[in-house]
Amino acid sequence: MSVVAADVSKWSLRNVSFELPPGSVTAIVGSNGSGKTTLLNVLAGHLEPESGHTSIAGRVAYVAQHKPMYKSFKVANVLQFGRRMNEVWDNDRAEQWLDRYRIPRKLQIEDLSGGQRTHVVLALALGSRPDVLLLDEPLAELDPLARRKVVRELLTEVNDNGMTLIFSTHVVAEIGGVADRLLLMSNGRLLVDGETDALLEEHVLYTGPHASKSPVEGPVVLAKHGRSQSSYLVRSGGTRIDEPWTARYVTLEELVVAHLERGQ
Ligand SMILES: Nc1ncnc2c1ncn2[C@@H]1O[C@H](COP(=O)(O)OP(=O)(O)OP(=O)(O)O)[C@@H](O)[C@H]1O
Repeated sequence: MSVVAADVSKWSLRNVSFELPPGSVTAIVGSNGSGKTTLLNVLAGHLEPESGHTSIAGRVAYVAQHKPMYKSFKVANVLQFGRRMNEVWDNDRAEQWLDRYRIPRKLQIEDLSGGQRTHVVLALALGSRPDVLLLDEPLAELDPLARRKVVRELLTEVNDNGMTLIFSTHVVAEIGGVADRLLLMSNGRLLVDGETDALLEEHVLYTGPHASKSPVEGPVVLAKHGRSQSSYLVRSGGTRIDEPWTARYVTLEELVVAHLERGQ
């Protein structure tokens, strides 16, 4: 069963097609201009796809990259706005989020720091009790401690309320232990779509003597050759190999970089 399904083209998005299960946490990763924001805007219904369709079951909340809010509003006004604009509104949930990060209600949005503004939009989004929460680079303006705390709190929302979370980032370190699914994009194309753990088990790096051919069967993601050594990153799933070749699993960062290098 999927809660989010998409098969869309728009500007530079080319036939991006995937389905996500309810309660999943998906990271959309890709280089600058790869289409992450466009995809989130299409999913949120802010942009019409040129072709294809999307479907999302339930209520959607979207926190856009630049966190648009009325600058002259006080924080308290933002919550009132949320109450008026949303059919379903959980004020306690929004207030709790603001309390947690000690956001003064009397300050105007323009007087808040970038990180404080992030907390206000997250409170607004969570107050609407979304089934699906879309976040475009949500952690960009937060300090490292706040990042960890926000990620932990968002995962609690996922676990406790069955919310489905989709967030974009180009910082791969933000995904480890957080995202159970990965959508990797380059130049508007979806290069990789899968469960993070399964992807890590499938990708094996073989290193050995200079060789013009991979030592194992399976699709080669990236081959590199030095003067006397070759390495092949293969989506094969096995680490058995004859000497002098060695095999090891790769990190998520290595996996992402290899696919991006290949997709250039
Ligand atoms: N209104 C538009 N008309 C035409 N092309 C657009 C429009 N908006 C964005 N694009 C193009 O779509 C591509 C993807 O942009 P998008 O903002 O989705 O990338 P991104 O992956 O979010 O990048 P970043 O990581 O830099 O935020 C870019 O090449 C961009 O120039």
